[in-house]
Amino acid sequence: MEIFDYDQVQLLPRKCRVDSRSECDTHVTFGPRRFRLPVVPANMKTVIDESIATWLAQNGYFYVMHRFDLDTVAFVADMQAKGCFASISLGVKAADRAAVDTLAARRLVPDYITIDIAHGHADSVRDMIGYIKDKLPESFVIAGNVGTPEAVIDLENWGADATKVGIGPGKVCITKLKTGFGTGGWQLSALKWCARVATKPIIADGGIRHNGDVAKSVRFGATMVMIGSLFAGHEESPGATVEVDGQRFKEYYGSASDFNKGEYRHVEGKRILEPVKGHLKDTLIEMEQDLQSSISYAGGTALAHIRKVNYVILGGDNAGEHLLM
Ligand SMILES: NC(=O)C1=CN([C@@H]2O[C@H](COP(=O)(O)OP(=O)(O)OC[C@H]3O[C@@H](n4cnc5c(N)ncnc54)[C@H](OP(=O)(O)O)[C@@H]3O)[C@@H](O)[C@H]2O)C=CC1
Ligand SMILES: Nc1nc2c(ncn2[C@@H]2O[C@H](COP(=O)(O)O)[C@@H](O)[C@H]2O)c(=O)[nH]1
Repeated sequence: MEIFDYDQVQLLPRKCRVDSRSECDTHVTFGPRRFRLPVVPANMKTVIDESIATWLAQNGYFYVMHRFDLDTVAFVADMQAKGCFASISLGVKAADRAAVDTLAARRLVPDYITIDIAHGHADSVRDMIGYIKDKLPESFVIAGNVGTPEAVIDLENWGADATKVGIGPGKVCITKLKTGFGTGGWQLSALKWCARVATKPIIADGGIRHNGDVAKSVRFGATMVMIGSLFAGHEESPGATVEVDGQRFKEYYGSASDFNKGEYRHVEGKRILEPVKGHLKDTLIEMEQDLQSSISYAGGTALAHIRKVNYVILGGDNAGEHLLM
């Protein structure tokens, strides 16, 4: 099996088919809706809040609200009252099942529900998928996180409509160091491995450091790409602002960090400072433009054309050219 990560892969261009990159379409259909980009800010407290969720929904982008210190039922009611789609996260505990009960009783049907726990290949996730499918059958259920083909197959068989792949590649993740497990350092090839068996969409989650990594994720099988650090550190980001030597930063911390948990127990995340980098809308526009360029280099006009390009792996034992014959 080939092992590689984002920085070891380069995609190979094909003859251009457009006169302008504006002809390249970055839209993606994910579940019941179509979005401007195959990119979603991570469901983390320092990345998204209700105001960002509303802006994303109103401007044609996918979002997943986080599930920490939040009244999820009120969030769904608020979003739907504003005419926006509702996309929430849940865990697998009694309180999460109670939220499903309340949503069902009040006929508040989220468009998307992401079951998001650290080790998503678990009976608790199987049971939660079943619980949601029973009480809120119209919701599109995303389940994770996982990092192997067996896990993707199980989650799909248990009823998940999409899976989220990535154990430990995140910028504020310390799972690899604390446990010795995960896809940190080889997330892109783990994605490729999982996508080979997937029959439903995959969200590639974590490890994106440059806009070009979005195209690489699509090439290796992602329908959607979840990003934390590149979206943290905007003027609108919910993390606290910290000034160091006259430069402004926003805090970005892991959902399994003591900063998020409020206690030092089973900590698998850390806190860092991201330099403040302007407004979220400008980052999204630049991502769209860069992805339009990626599509043009793929010799295509739509995201699907990126899936067909050849690639090279730079350096190391797996180095070589990979041609689609
Ligand atoms: N993508 C990634 O690499 C990782 C992401 N995270 C993120 O951190 C957040 C918190 O995650 P999490 O701690 O799972 O959420 P919760 O604290 O809600 O825990 C969910 C449930 O899963 C159990 N659990 C958690 N980890 C394991 C494990 N390794 N083995 C068996 N059971 C487990 C917990 O029990 P108990 O705590 O008693 O074990 C609890 O019952 C999530 O948003 C998650 O996505 C966290 C770590 C890695
Ligand atoms: N191992 C951990 N992973 C975490 C934690 N909090 C979030 N995450 C994951 O990271 C990605 C974002 O990655 P990035 O490279 O884009 O910054 C996020 O979507 C989660 O899957 C954590 O505490 N520990």
